Order: sequence, then C-alpha cells, then structure tokens
Amino acid sequence: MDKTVPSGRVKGTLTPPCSKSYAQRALAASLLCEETSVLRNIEFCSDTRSALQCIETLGARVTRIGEETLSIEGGLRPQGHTLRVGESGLSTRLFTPIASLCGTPITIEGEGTLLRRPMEMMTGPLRTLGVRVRDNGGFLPFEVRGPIRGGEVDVDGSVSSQFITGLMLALPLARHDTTIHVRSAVSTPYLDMTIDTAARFGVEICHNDYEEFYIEGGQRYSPACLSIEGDWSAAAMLLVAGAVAGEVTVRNISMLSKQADTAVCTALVRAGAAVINEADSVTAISRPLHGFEFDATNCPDLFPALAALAAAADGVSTIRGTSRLLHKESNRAEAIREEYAKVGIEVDISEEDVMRIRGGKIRPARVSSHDDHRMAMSMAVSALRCDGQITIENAECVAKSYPGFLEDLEKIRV
Ligand SMILES: O=C(O)C1=C[C@@H](OP(=O)(O)O)[C@@H](O)[C@H](O)C1
Ligand SMILES: C=C(OP(=O)(O)O)C(=O)O
Repeated sequence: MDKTVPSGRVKGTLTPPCSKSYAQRALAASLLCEETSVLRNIEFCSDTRSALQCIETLGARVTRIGEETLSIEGGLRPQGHTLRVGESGLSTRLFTPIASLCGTPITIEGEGTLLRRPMEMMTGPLRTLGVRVRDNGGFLPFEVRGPIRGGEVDVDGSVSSQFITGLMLALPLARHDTTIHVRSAVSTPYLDMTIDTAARFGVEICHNDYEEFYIEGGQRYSPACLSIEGDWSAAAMLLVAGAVAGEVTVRNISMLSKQADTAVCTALVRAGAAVINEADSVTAISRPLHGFEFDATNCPDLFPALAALAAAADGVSTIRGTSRLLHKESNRAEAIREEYAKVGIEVDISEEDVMRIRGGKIRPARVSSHDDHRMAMSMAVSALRCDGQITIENAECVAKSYPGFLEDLEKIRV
C-alpha cells in the first residue's frame, strides 16, 4: 500500500502503543513463571503478536481479561515443534535460548526482512551451553534441542544485545550457574530493561559493566502483575513531528524510564526544540532548529527519527553509530541516505561510523519504505515539512511496531 502524506502543521496529544521491547520481555517472563501473571496496557503490533504466539506454542495459557489486559498461566510445555517469530529480531534472539530449555527439537522460523538478518552470534554459545543446533549458515530457520545447561560462555555482543537478553531470561531456569563473558556490548540500555523485567518476576541477574553477567541457575520466576510502559521509540517519532511541524504532547511516557530512546529528548534540545517534561507526558514544540551532534550507538532505533529532525534543521547534524544500522529491518544507514536523497536532503555516511545530514528544503517525491517501519515513519514526519507531498511505498510496514501511526499523525493535523 502506498501512502501519500501532505505537508502541514500538527498540534495535539497522542498516546503511543506500549513498548514492544518491554511487552516481549514480559510475555517471555510470564511463560517462564509456573504461576499466573497479569500484564496490563498490552497492545499488539506485529512483533508483540509474534511473541504472544511463541509463548503459546511453548505452553503458556493466555486469557484476555480486558481490552488491554492478559492473564498468563506460564510453564514450559511445548505444544508444537515450530516457533513462528514473524519479522521480530527480538523474538528470534529471545525465544531461541528459551526454546533451548526444552528437551524436544524446536524450529524457529521467520519471515520477510528477518530472513536477511544475521543469527550466527547464537550458534557457538548455544553449543557451548549444551544445545544441539542445526542452523542455516547463520540465518533462520534454526533448530535447537536442549536442555540448555549453565556454565561459562563467550558471546559477541557487537552486533546485537538481543541474544544476551534471551540468555539472561532463559538461564535462571538452567540447572547450573552461568557466567556470560561479553565482547563489545552494544544497545546496553536494552540489557538494563531485561534485568529490570527479570527483577519484577523475582529473578536476579548481576553484571560487571556489561562485560560479565552472572546468572544463578535453578531460580524460579514469581508471578507478577505489571503494566507495560508506553513506547519511547514511537514517542520519539511523534516528538520529532512536534519539533519540526508544530507541537505534540506524548502521554503515558516518563523520562525516568530505562528505555534507550528517552535519549531523543537530548537530541531535541540540542537541535533547539522546546521540550517540556511532565510526570507522565513529554511535549515537543517547534522552534528554529539548527544542526546538532548526537551519539546513537546505544539507541540505534532513534536514527530514522533523528534523520527527520536533522533534515528540518539549519546546517549539518552529525549522528554517530551508523554501523549499528547494518542489520536492522533494512540497512538503515543506506536506506536513510537513499530516500532522503530523493527528497533533496544530502546524507553523507562516508566517514567511519558517522552520518552527516545537511538540513534544507524537502522536495515532493515517491520514496521506498524498504519494508522498514521506522523508515516509513521517518519519511511521513519529513513530509510535514515538504514543499508538497511525499508518497511512501509499502507504508503498511509500520504495523511492525505502531499499526496506528499514520492515522495518529492525521489526527493531530491542524
Ligand atoms: O532488546 C530490544 O528490545 C531491542 C534491542 C535493540 O536491538 P540491538 O540490540 O540488536 O541493537 C533495538 O534495536 C531493537 O529494536 C529492540
Ligand atoms: C530493529 C527493531 O526491532 P527487532 O530487532 O526486534 O526486529 C526495531 O524495532 O527497529
């Protein structure tokens, strides 16, 4: 589906969907708890739906007890041999170690953009931990047969943090204690979110500056009742819309969150936008914007939103961490360069790990989403500043994280 987004101003208040990162972690932890947990404020984008399917396949009994509330009776009792993770990188790297707790063979199957994303970081460590792995040259599909036991293991953390998240949630149920030695951890706030989720289910994980993680085996997950936070990655896109084209208040989010993408507020302030932080909302207001510097190494999902911010700012913005974008739903650095070129914005990614964006006039164009939800949202926000309109190809890919994004943007048009 193509979507044409005309230029214009926005003003209003929106509530983003719940954090898909927290939702997937909470679903996994609820599966690993033998008793009944309750998750509130949980909504379903495609990635969260994939995680729900995974926990049901692995034995969780899920009952909807209200519009956005689930009751989950956990316990690993695989009901099938195939986990379908859709396009979710996190579900893949989270549920592969969890499936490895079982003694039966389980195949992990993905689709779409996920089939191009590397999974080889899991193979060696899983084998070291006693899991039989049949992989497909480092890509999905994967077959694992556990049970995973604890021990000492080295993990390359330089491509993604998600497999470490999976190990941290699975290994408390292994028979032995584990020490994970991590080389070059990235996206570290996401590891804090995992430790935070485990703690809410009574499971303790310690680490030494993200280099060594200590996980006691034989723990048990206690039942929890928790509300899933609003999503800061979605909020970031909405706040940038406010900063470039009017004023947007995003409700049900807090700067005190551990989510990586709270960092968008720093970038907004550096670019000259006004940011008002209240107890459970943040507002971004348009002001004359100028080029800014920002390091997105640990919050890579912010890049597409920051590209829209930089495109609307006067002068050159410098964003560090482009190497983190190689294996997302698209090669996001290249996708940003290619699509922003079509609307007349120069993006340079030649220098090591840095993207430079020269802000300016945004021309009407037809652009590709690269089947990447964050690219589609970025181009839609940039359309607000366009001298006409931007048509985004395959814009329905926003459903991966924020199915209602394009409708929400229309709701606040003035
Ligand atoms: O753990 C998570 O919830 C995520 C971690 C990050 O991935 P990497 O660790 O691969 O950077 C992020 O990009 C992704 O959208 C969600
Ligand atoms: C990269 C993302 O998600 P995942 O890795 O879970 O597919 C994302 O949401 O931008």
